[in-house]
Amino acid sequence: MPFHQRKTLTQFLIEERRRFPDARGDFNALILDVATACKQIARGVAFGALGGMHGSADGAINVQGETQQKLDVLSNQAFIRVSEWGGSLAGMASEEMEQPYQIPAPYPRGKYLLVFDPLDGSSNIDVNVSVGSIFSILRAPEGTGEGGRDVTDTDFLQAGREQVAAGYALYGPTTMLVLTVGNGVHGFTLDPNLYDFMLTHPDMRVPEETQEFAINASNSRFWEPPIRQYVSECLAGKSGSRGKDFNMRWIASMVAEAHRILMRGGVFMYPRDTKDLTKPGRLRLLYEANPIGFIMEQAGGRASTGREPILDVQPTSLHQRIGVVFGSRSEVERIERYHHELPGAELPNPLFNERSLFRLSA
Ligand SMILES: O=P(O)(O)OC[C@H]1O[C@](O)(COP(=O)(O)O)[C@@H](O)[C@@H]1O
Ligand SMILES: [Mg+2]
Ligand SMILES: [Mg+2]
Repeated sequence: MPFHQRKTLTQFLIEERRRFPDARGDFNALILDVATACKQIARGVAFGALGGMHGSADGAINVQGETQQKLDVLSNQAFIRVSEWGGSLAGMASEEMEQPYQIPAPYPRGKYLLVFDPLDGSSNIDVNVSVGSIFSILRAPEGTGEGGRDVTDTDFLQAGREQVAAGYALYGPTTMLVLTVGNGVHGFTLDPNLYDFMLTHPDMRVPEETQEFAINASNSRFWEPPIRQYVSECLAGKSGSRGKDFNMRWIASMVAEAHRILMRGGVFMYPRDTKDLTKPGRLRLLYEANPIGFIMEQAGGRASTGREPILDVQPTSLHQRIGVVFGSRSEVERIERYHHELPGAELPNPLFNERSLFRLSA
C-alpha cells in the first residue's frame, strides 16, 4: 500500500474518539505522548553502543533488586518527561521506581494513571536482541485528578479488567507499537523516514492453531506438575498424546514473545514455580501481565495465572509478581485444565497457596 494511503496513529485515534462524542481529547493526547516516549527509546536502542546506551547504570539497583541498565533508566526518564506535562495524568508507576510518581507543579493533573515497564527484556540490550516497552492506562480514582491529592500505591491496585488501554512497543528489526483501547488490537510500524507510527496490522488476532511454546526450560526442576505435564506432552511430539511436533522458542523478552504469538500463535509460560519462595512468579502483574493480558484477550487469545484469568486478579501491591500463561486460547485453556485436574497441583508448597503468605510479596 502506498504510504499516503496508510493511516497514522493520530488519524487512528481521532477516528476512535468519534465513538465517544463527549471525550475531551486527553486520552488521545496521552497515547500520543506514550508513542513519543517509545520513539525516543527506539532512537536510543538504534544507536546502541554508538550512543553510549549499553552497560549498567553505575551499579544502580531497582526495587526488584535487579541491576539497572543505562537504557532502563533513560527509558524510564523518557516516559516521565514526555507524559508528565500534558494534563491527562494524575500519576505514574514504573518497574524502575519504588514509589508512584507525582505529577509536579506547574503541570495540571488529569484523570488517568499510567503504569509501565519502560524497557522489557533488559538482558537483551547489550547483545543486540529485541527489547520493548509495555504500558497500561487506568482511570485515576476520584480526588486525585485536577487540584487533587497525591496518588498512592493503592490507587494503582486495580484489576486488569479495569484497564482503559494497554500496549507495547517492540524495538526489533522494525519498531512497532501495538495498542488496544478496548476495541481490538492494532499494530503500527514506525516509518523510519517520517518517524511516525503507521497502521500496518489492523485488528490483530491470535491464531488458534499452534505448534509453538515458549518457556525458560532451565527452570524445569522448579515447575509445578501441570506445567511439567503440558511441556512433556509438547516435547513428546507426534509420538505423544498431542500427536504433533512442537517447536520451542525463548527470546528472554516477554514483549517479543507476545508479539510472535500475536502474529503466528503459540503459548508463553512464565509460571509460578518453587525457585524462590519469596517470588510467586517472575513477571510483574501491573505493568507486564495485565497489559499483555488485555491485549491477548482483545485479540481472541487468553491470559491466565493457570488458575484464573490474569485480568481477574485483584492486585495487592504495586510491584507484585505473578505466574503467567498466555497465547492461543485452546492451549491456555488446556494448561488451566491441568491446573484444576492434576492431583496436588494446588498445594505443591503451602507457602504458595493463593491466600497465604507469599501472595502479598513483591
Ligand atoms: O530469561 P529469564 O532470565 O528467565 O527472564 C526473561 C524474562 O524477564 C523479563 O526480561 C523481565 O522483564 P525486565 O527486563 O523488564 O525485568 C521478561 O521480559 C522475560 O520474559
Ligand atoms: Mg519486563
Ligand atoms: Mg523492564
